[in-house]
Amino acid sequence: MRVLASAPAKIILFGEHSVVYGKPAIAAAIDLRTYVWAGFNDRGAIKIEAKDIRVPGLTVSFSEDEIYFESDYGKAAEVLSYVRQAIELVREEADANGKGVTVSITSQIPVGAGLGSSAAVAVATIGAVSKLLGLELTNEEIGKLGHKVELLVQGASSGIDPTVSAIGGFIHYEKGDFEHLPFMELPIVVGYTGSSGSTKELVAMVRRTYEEMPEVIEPVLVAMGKIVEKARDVITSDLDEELRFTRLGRLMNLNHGLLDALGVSTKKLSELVYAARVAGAIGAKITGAGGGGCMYALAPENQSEVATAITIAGGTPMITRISREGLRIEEVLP
Ligand SMILES: Nc1ncnc2c1ncn2[C@@H]1O[C@H](COP(=O)(O)OP(=O)(O)O)[C@@H](O)[C@H]1O
Ligand SMILES: C[C@@](O)(CCOP(=O)(O)O)CC(=O)O
Ligand SMILES: [Mg+2]
Repeated sequence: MRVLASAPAKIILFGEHSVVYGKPAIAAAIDLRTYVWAGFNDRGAIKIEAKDIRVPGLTVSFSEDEIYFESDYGKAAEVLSYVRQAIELVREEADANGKGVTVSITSQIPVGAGLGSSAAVAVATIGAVSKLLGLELTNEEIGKLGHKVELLVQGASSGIDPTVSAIGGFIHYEKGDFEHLPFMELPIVVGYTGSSGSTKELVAMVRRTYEEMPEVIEPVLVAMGKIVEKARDVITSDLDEELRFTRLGRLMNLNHGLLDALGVSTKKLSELVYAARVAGAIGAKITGAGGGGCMYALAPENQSEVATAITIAGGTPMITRISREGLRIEEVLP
């Protein structure tokens, strides 16, 4: 038997980092996906084929569909840890610890770019392997297991990424609870700096700053939480669209300033943010952990001008759509 599952990337519209401290956040699944095939092997082993993962410093080569890591084993093991933990967790849940499982991954999501590639690969792996092992899990339960995987690998995780990747759509999230927000088409442009940041390291860096001066950082996190609640009020209000976007844009700019204050922006990220604003975006901010990766801009009137400005500033623009669908079982072969 073989199973193919897929799970989407996400953007965090408001509240990254502060969400790790129990504050609320708003996120949406987007139309880039990670695909995972799962099947059995008779060696009792976990075998992972990560066909197109591109991680700086990791050299890989291919032969007859198999992947070999040419750099040190430690680096390869670290890169594949989300997938390995996901498989181990499902094998435990299914009481199938010695069962040989092979997964093969292809992904459209840039890695370490703030678009939740770690959550998508964990959720798609859990989806495919749980189906293979005959476990009946809801997408919500799979999101919770994805959160466990992120906690095991990163040491800290709010769970928002695996939740939105598993259930899809547009959500408000707080301490493990989520609520779907009314679906709206968002005229956004994502700008990719081309460099990556490790969520594990950025979350740890913010934690160190917090521990060094909690009396300074706590109010910043509280303000971020308040921005999210204001944004939710605006999204669910009956204000006309123009006013809603104007208010959301202002809240995005505030949120970006506070993320910058936490130290998770980079020169390139800030350049893309300012380039987008100058080209007419009504709001622009980092999305995800930062340290490289992506920003997004809200540009109802001028998406293509903003995309051009991002290109001129040295980034790669992506015009994405919100994905209503989360985890999907694509195919089951006998
Ligand atoms: N296609 C993939 N195959 C295997 N592992 C992946 C894949 N995509 C992402 N990952 C894992 O997720 C890590 C990146 O996660 P993270 O630092 O949270 O950044 P982000 O989630 O923003 O992309 C990678 O280093 C790797 O361990
Ligand atoms: C920084 C954080 O808020 C989001 C991280 O997202 P990403 O891995 O950069 O896509 C961490 C978390 O919520 O667990
Ligand atoms: Mg991640």
